[in-house]
Amino acid sequence: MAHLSRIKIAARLRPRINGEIDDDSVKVIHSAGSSATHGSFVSVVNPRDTTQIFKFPFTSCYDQSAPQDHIFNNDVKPMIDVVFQGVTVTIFAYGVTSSGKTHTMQGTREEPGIIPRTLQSMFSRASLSARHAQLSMSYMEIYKDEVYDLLVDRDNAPKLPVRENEQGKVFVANLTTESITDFTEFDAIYARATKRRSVGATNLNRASSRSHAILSIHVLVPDSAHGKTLIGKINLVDLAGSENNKLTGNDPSRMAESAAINKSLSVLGQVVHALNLNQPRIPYRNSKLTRILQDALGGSSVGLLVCNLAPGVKFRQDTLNTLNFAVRTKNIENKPVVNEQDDRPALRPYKLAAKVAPPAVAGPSRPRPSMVPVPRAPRTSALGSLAGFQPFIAPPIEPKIEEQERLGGLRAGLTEDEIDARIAKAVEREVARRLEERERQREKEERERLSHQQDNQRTRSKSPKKEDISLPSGVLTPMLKRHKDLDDEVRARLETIEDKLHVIFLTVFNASAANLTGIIPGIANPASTSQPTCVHQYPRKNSGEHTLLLRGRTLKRETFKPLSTFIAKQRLTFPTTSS
Ligand SMILES: Nc1ncnc2c1ncn2[C@@H]1O[C@H](COP(=O)(O)OP(=O)(O)OP(=O)(O)O)[C@@H](O)[C@H]1O
Repeated sequence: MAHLSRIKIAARLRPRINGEIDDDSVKVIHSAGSSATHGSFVSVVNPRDTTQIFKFPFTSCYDQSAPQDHIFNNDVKPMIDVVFQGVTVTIFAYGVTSSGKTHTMQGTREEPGIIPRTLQSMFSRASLSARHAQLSMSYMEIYKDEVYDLLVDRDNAPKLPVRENEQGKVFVANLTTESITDFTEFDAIYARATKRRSVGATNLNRASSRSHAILSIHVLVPDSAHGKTLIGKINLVDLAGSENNKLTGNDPSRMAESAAINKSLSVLGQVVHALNLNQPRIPYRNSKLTRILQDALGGSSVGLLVCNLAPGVKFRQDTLNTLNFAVRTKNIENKPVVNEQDDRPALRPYKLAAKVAPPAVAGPSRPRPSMVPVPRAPRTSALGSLAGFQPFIAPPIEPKIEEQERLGGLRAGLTEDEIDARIAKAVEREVARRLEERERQREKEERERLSHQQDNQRTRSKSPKKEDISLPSGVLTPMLKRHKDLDDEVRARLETIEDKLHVIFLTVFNASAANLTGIIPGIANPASTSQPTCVHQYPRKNSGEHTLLLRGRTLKRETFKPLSTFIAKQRLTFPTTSS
């Protein structure tokens, strides 16, 4: 079973900038003997009661003096090991505008942030490894809920669609991926791409990011000893700042951007909330941001959320919002998996049909399949514990029959018994699948039939009232006759029953079927060649009436009009059979 991994939270309080007034409303406290990663917490003075303090303990808390390398070494570096084991890691910076997200992720030339340090570390790891890991990158931004490729010129950048593959993994279609061989190459591409990112000045931050930026570094680590390649990925996400329009002084066009930013962040909050409550429906689809980050939120990746905080009473409410979001996020549980691709050569299709219907005369030996390498589907397996990361590789999932055929058949090196067992299993599964499919189809047809029937009844009950409540006297079913005030729906139902059974109830005075046959010309359906027969007759108490149940293939209520008219006119009186 996959191990659960909670999203790790790091809080970072930035120093004062541009003559901001500092006060004690937000502080990072390291209790005696504690470090950033142990026993520290963020304290915020309660805005409603300044004698109270809210405490927010997180895995890591960094104060204003914390250098960039401190954060990287404590929280990010251990995750790079995980990426090289074939796991997806997502690190995202969250916080209000100007709280230091870009500084933390990107940093400056003098103080490089998480992104450049991660790349340097990955390249040095790749070059040290004898396994020749290959790195590549993609970089996108989400601006006003549309996705753009930052690796192509903005003029040519179309809006990219977000799709889902057969395994339910969400991806951005047509996003460029460039291979990168060293840090210098990465840095040149990244610098060019970052210039394309949508930024604009607000009162709080002259270079405010107006979009969410997601940089993904993919790594392929061949493992020839086991005939596979591990597929790792790290997503480095610099979210746009959650905005307080009173503080940012946005003009109308900025307000529209701001609304889109706030909406996607609010959906992010809703997703986190729904995950916390274990709700059956998580609103990932309500914004592109959450859709793309789906795997990092309750999915199969490992996550780190860096909460950036701005100091001072001016930002206190935003700080509390950010910290409350972090508290909810830290309860989210992911189930990390190892992504890998099987590189072992597969075989040409083994004649499955021959196995399903074995040859009449079994020969002493069967033909050995020839070895022809074909591409294999990537697979995932459950991740073991993250601490001391020992991935557990689940046994390969057996492909379906069609898949086996597509992949080129059964694997080399299997004994005949193993091949037999696999074929038997595959056939068994296929039969079960078809039975299930048939059952589903049957249920579907039944549902359609019922709904069709209900529609019919609704239509009938809505159709204008037939003049004939006044159906010719004696041709109404006993119920209809007894209850003249029957509502349309019951009437319609009775008529449906009559139609279906090819029967009609005929009420006559003082007469039975035997008396009527041959005496009343209309007993035979005048419009039909088939004679209706009387299948039952019910003498009615103390009334002299008989109700006859007539049955005939082409029986129609209208065709009895002449008969009923005849009866009505003649006021016939016959002896009843019972008398
Ligand atoms: N830890 C830090 N040390 C020194 N300066 C910092 C630190 N954090 C942030 N700053 C400075 O604060 C300012 C705002 O930071 P930054 O641009 O990173 O904020 P942001 O959260 O990314 O804002 P936005 O959401 O508007 O993009 C910048 O001038 C940055 O250099």
